[in-house]
Amino acid sequence: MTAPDPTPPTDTAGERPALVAPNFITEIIERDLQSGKYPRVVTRFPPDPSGYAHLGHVFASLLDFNTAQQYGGQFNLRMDDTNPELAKQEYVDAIAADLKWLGLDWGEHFYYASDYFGRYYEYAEQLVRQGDAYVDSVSAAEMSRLRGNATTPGTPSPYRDRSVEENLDLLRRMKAGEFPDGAHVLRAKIDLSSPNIKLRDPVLYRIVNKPHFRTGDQWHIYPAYDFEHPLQDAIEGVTHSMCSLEFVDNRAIYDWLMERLKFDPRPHQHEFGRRGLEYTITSKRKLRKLVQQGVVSGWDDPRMPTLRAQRRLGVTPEAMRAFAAQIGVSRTNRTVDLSVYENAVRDDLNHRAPRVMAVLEPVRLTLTNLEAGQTLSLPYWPFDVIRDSPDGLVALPGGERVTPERAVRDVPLTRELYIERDDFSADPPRGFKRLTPGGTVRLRGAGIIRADRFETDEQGRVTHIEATLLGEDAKASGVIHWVSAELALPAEFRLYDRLFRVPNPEGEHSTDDDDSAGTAEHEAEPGHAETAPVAEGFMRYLTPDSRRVLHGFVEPSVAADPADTRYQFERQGYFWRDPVDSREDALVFGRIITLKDTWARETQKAAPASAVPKKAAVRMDAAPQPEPTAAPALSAEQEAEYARLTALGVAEGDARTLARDPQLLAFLSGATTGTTFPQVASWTVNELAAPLRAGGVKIQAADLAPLAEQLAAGQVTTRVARDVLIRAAQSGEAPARIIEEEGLAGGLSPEALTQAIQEVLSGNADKVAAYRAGKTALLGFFTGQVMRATAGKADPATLSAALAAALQDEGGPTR
Ligand SMILES: NC(=O)CC[C@H](N)C(=O)O
Repeated sequence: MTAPDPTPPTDTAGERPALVAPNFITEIIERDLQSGKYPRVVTRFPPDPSGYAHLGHVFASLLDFNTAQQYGGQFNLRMDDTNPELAKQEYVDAIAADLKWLGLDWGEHFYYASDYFGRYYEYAEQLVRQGDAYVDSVSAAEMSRLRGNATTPGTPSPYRDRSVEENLDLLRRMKAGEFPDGAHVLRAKIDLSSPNIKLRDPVLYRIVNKPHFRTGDQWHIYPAYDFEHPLQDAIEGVTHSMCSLEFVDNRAIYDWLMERLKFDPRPHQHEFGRRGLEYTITSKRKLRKLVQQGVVSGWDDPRMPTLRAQRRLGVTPEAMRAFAAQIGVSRTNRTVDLSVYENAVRDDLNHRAPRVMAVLEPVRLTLTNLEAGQTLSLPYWPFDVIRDSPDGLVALPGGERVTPERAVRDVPLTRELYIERDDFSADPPRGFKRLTPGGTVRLRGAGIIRADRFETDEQGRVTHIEATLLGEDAKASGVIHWVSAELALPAEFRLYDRLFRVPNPEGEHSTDDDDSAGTAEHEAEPGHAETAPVAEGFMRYLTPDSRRVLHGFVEPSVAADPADTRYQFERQGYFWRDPVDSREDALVFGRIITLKDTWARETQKAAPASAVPKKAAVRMDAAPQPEPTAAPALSAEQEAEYARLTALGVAEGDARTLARDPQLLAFLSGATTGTTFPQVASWTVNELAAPLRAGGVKIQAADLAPLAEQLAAGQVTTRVARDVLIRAAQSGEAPARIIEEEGLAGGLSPEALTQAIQEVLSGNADKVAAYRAGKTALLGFFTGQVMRATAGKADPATLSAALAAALQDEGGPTR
């Protein structure tokens, strides 16, 4: 759909997919490999080509793919196209393209269930000859009645004892197309009184007189999932067939078939817990309803949970994979907080998206004392991204990595500007930090202005502001973004919100016809398509205005950038050009994601003051970390854990994450309780969660108390503490020892800082001159240099104050 993504700056390991954290399936695999049960691992991902791949498929497909990778095995992609009424080439192509985009690689191992229709049929005749299958001719309703229920055993159909000859004859005539749909079925003869109802003579073949998109009119009978799936696993040489929990009872049929047909070696089915995502539906039938009723513009509407849509929205495959890597594999179903997904998207974009300015709801502002226009050179990247860059370089739009001082763009400052309507208030509420009549504000990168006059229309709406650009000695508490009214580019901005306003829009029984990792039977089975009506309850939970369209302006620098550049529009969020609708002469930018979790803010605002958690631990991430959203209820056991943790001072969000995660809890259980506990808990949730899941943490929680103490006492900076923590976790060395051996403690003395600053400034006299002549964008460069000279030991706030003072020394920049 778009040009390839630039390599993410943080991805130093290249394109290698993240390995799967140890889980019960990898345990089984390791046992099987050790015992020599299989020479190598073969997995498969078998989507139905009856719709588009969606977020529910991400977890399952990466589990199959990464597991095969991890054990040097083979991964097959299989189109489970047994239902002629639903399967379509269009879906095959879309699913394959989207999974390839996600990073899956199946080499030449791309299969269709329909490739093996002939072989399945041979096996069906074999079962009939063995007396293991029979043709039944009762109606569907009668069959279901005869099957009994949990308390009543099944009753044999009057046709159960047909002779092998009669069965073979009927089966061949079913195949030849002699009967109408539903006249007969082929059933396995297993056990009508089994407590597992699936074993009560499951259907193997149905008559469906419909052409298939690949085999045309060749077939009049189509295999049921329970027949086709195990056989194809065996034919493809699959060893570990992973599927979600709702197939647990189908395993008995799987095993029965393997045994009756004597496959050796044979595949085994292993079920894992499904991973639903809050605020998201993945039932294809429900998604189709949204498309059909025009609630969304199509399968690729950026609000949809399909991969198409998320690609169009601007999410990268790296973000998608990072998200999947954070979700553990277990035997039970679980719903994942939407914030896990959203934060993966934000974390990925933070280092990928250069910062530029766009005004979404413009109001005109005149700088009355600006005679001639100027061109400012403003940095693309904020200080923290530069600081955290692994190679000291940062990206230009388009991906080229350059030194921070080269990562700048020209921004015209002219007499006529646009600012955001919301950034001016004629009647400001208390604490309003933006522009007010007679008040001052800093225009990002341009200087401080004072509003002198404003005009309104008849409705009292502000239409124009007149302002004066002040000298650098002026004071302002807020910073706002702006664009040149004369030179900015007009653009449409689309602001998306969650499609659903409740965490579980499908209600209690969401798994009934959901298909996030497997497919519910009525959709997958031929002859059963679309028969069940879609319960429309979920439509009640649609967010009103989940898409808002605004018309404003973006700074002109973007015109020169590749069309697939993702930006952070300062103070507005992450955006990129809508790949479908944006034109060079009619720009359309869609918001990929907000800067912060705005929903969490709303929930917090609504909470009484006493319920707002105090920050119990220092957050190490430079980017603001949202608190988790109004998350789904915890179980009673988790509630108790949550209460215990918060009583120990753990931040609410951390406690919630911990309460739900036995692995993190197990690690933290070794920590010393006391003042350092909240910090250790925060590290566990933030820095150590991923390595813990990957089994790569070599220290105990108890080893971390001294480090937390040093951090609390200001002896190390948060950055040093984090680095030491991560290194200690990898090597098993005590954090205190690393600090001592490398002289990282004691932070940085004021003298050492001054000296470092002086060295950087005298080594870059030309840039100092340029800065003082007004090229203030160089501040980021100097900051980065001093940070590097002090090995990151300088406290950012102290550094920035000291640096500003030093640069100011000979009369600050003039403007
Ligand atoms: N066993 C499974 O994983 C289920 C495969 C089936 N084709 C589905 O998409 O639901």
